Amino acid sequence: MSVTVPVSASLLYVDGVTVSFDGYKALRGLSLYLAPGEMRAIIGPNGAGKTTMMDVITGKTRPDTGDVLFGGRHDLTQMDEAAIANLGIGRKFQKPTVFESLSVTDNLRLALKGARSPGSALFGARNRITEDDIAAILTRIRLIDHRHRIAGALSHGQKQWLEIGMLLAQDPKLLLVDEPVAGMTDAETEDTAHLLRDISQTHSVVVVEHDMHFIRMLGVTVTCLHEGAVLAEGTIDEVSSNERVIEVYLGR
Ligand SMILES: Nc1ncnc2c1ncn2[C@@H]1O[C@H](COP(=O)(O)OP(=O)(O)OP(=O)(O)O)[C@@H](O)[C@H]1O
Repeated sequence: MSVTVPVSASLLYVDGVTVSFDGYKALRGLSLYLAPGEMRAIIGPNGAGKTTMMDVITGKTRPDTGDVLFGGRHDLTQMDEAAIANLGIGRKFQKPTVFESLSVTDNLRLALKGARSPGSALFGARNRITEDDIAAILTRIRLIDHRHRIAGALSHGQKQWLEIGMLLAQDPKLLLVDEPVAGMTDAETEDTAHLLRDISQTHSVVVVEHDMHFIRMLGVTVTCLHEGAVLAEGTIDEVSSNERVIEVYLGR
């Protein structure tokens, strides 16, 4: 289980969060503390509350009780989705939603539009998107050789990377990534683990996934949710050998 961590030491501080839908408690005192620069993997059975947790962080769902703070001072429970996105919390949903009829590069260009803010960590104070900015992201997401292709012609895995690139183009401080490797080939899954590890050098990341092989490749702290709260937290070896985790999740 988590130990209480001071707000000031957390980029994301989720403490004692409860969410009810028509009397059903989807989250029951969920606490999760993400350090600045950390990548965290979230696992857990269907209905454990993973999506609801992401919805609370992004302002889509308001908790009944509990604290959700970003950067030690922004109270996310009092902000709407747009304001939270503006703070630098970006979310990627499970299904890719790229613009299929546009080229890979034009998809990135669209995402970059309006993403420039003075003092942006990714681009400095420059306010013009350069070809170098786009090339750097294309290289990072492994699509530099596919930049002229129509996005609709990419493989499922490549579309997921493009969408991660579109998120990166907005230069969020924290990326929330929901089941990125669902439906990917083994090779794509491995590349995605490398990609997220690379991204975690410069951004904080929360990734929800069921694929334990992928989680192992990430090599980060794993939090297992169950019935709306943290069941176990630790290294992949600690969590996957936890008897309760085996009982409710891995052993099914
Ligand atoms: N809008 C809603 N109205 C009613 N019940 C909901 C709502 N959203 C989620 N729930 C319920 O809350 C519980 C937690 O759901 P949640 O989607 O957060 O779980 P999850 O861990 O993301 O599961 P999965 O792995 O299947 O995506 C489930 O029992 C779900 O049916």
